[in-house]
Amino acid sequence: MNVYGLRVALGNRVIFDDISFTVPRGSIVGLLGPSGCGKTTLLRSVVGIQRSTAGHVQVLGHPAGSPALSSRVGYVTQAPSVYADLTVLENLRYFSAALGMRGWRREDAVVRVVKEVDLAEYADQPVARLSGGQYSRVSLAVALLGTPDLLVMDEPTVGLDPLVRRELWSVFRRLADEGTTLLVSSHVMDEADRCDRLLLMRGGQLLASCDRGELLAHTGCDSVESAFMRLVNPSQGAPAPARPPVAAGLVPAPSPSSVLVDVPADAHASFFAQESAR
Ligand SMILES: Nc1ncnc2c1ncn2[C@@H]1O[C@H](COP(=O)(O)OP(=O)(O)OP(=O)(O)O)[C@@H](O)[C@H]1O
Repeated sequence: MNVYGLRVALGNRVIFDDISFTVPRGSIVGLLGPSGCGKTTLLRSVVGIQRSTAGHVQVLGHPAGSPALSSRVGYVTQAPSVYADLTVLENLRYFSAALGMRGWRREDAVVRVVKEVDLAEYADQPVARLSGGQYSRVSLAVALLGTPDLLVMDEPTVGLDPLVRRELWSVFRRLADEGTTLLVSSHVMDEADRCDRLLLMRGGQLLASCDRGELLAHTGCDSVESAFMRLVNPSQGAPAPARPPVAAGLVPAPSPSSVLVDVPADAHASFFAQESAR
């Protein structure tokens, strides 16, 4: 997946401008940043439901939102998207029918996703009676019905206790190991440790798009949280970067100097060529 030069304005307010990054297939990419920085707007752009004023988003070789992507991209929104008065199975049967599934194919999909999110023992429970973590897993199961290649999740662990968060992350890891690409937003920095790659955002600006290890090496910090603070305010607290961005194989964006983005300078020219090679 490639995003190049993306700009979104809502009303007369620019939410972000000139955002570029790449998401490799089969990885877990964490989109991290404080509340209000633009994470949901960016995820909506990737899913193809957010109008942009400039730039491109290519997903699995197609422009974001293309009909060809309808069953290949799953989206778990922040707000609950399942019916509380229906059981887990009833919800899954309803949403699989909405996806156009019929007969044995539909039942197969329902049974598969119930297993994938470990909800078999709650299958006949009304969703309203489930815990927060189980509720989140029902939303995840709905998004998995179409066997998506890319799963986009907006703060799927918000409000959950640490044990339940850990369980959900093990489901995410299993999906990635099976080849699904996951783009997961969070404002909890410690969730960064569970991701293969990170997109760090603040105030509509992409501060970093790189591996966790690259981020720590570049900033000379021992946690993503302190690395984030270092990028936000380079003159405070943390030691000087361990090595310059160029030595780390990273191309710094022009401003501010702390930005760490690995989109090549000729990304625009090679944008479609790169995507078609994926
Ligand atoms: N329809 C709108 N019109 C104008 N501004 C908006 C609109 N919707 C969202 N915003 C603003 O856009 C900014 C980014 O919002 P967004 O929901 O993308 O942030 P976020 O990082 O996902 O936040 P959170 O973590 O709280 O969900 C916020 O400052 C928000 O107030």
